[in-house]
Amino acid sequence: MAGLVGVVAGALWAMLPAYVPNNAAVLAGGGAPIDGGRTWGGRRVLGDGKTWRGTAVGTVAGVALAFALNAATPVVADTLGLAAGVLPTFPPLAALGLALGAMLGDIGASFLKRRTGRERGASFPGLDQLDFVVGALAVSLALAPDWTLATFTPERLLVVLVATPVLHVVTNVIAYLIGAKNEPW
Ligand SMILES: CC(C)=CCC/C(C)=C/CC/C(C)=C/CC/C(C)=C/COC[C@@H](COP(=O)(O)O)OC/C=C(\C)CC/C=C(\C)CC/C=C(\C)CCC=C(C)C
Ligand SMILES: Nc1ccn([C@@H]2O[C@H](COP(=O)(O)OP(=O)(O)OP(=O)(O)O)[C@@H](O)[C@H]2O)c(=O)n1
Ligand SMILES: [Mg+2]
Repeated sequence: MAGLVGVVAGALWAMLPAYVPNNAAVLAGGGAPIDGGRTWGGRRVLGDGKTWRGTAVGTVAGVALAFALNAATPVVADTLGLAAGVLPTFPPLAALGLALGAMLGDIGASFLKRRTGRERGASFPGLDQLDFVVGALAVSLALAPDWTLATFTPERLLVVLVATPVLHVVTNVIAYLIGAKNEPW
């Protein structure tokens, strides 16, 4: 049981710098779209929902959170009764990879949504819930391969793949209820 708690805590802790960029982008988004209004095949390349400001603020928020988590690790581990090493710490390149990768995964999903005829804000079940996970892990793997392979063990990856869609649904409903998003997904 203690082992399961450690795996779940370690997996969610490792993903926090990839989770928070999306929340920050929603709160800070707006302004110039990344695609500059350009179209491809009669549809926007990305759409107005992917902006420079949202992407930049989201990335900075994720990196800043990773550094804050590094400082907080001993206190949180002690409070939760977790052994040293259960909660990972983030080297700078891993922090950047998770945060920037989460944003790029979300942007890649918008590109795919436009290519498949979905307007801005339309849902794409499955892709919406995991786009930023795939992006975060891919860019983290590219920038900090040893850390990524050591941190995202098969057990933690399983927790991430199961827990993230649940967290995504819950946070998006919260965002809709507080008026931060126009759609609850
Ligand atoms: C415990 C459960 C089941 C749920 C708790 C989730 C919760 C209360 C989160 C609050 C997050 C928050 C700051 C919401 C504010 C509203 C807002 C602006 C939401 C915008 O969300 C956008 C959405 C992305 O949308 P998109 O894909 O359409 O672009 O965000 C996706 C975010 C996530 C999938 C992750 C969100 C979860 C967290 C930030 C926190 C999760 C924390 C833990 C599970 C605790 C970890 C702690 C330890 C010790 C391991
Ligand atoms: N890189 C990003 C990601 C998000 N946002 C902001 O966060 C909101 C919600 O994000 P998301 O749900 O990912 O975008 P959608 O508007 O649903 O657009 P899409 O259909 O392309 O996903 C966006 O409308 C936008 O205001 C942003 O500015 N820049
Ligand atoms: Mg969306």
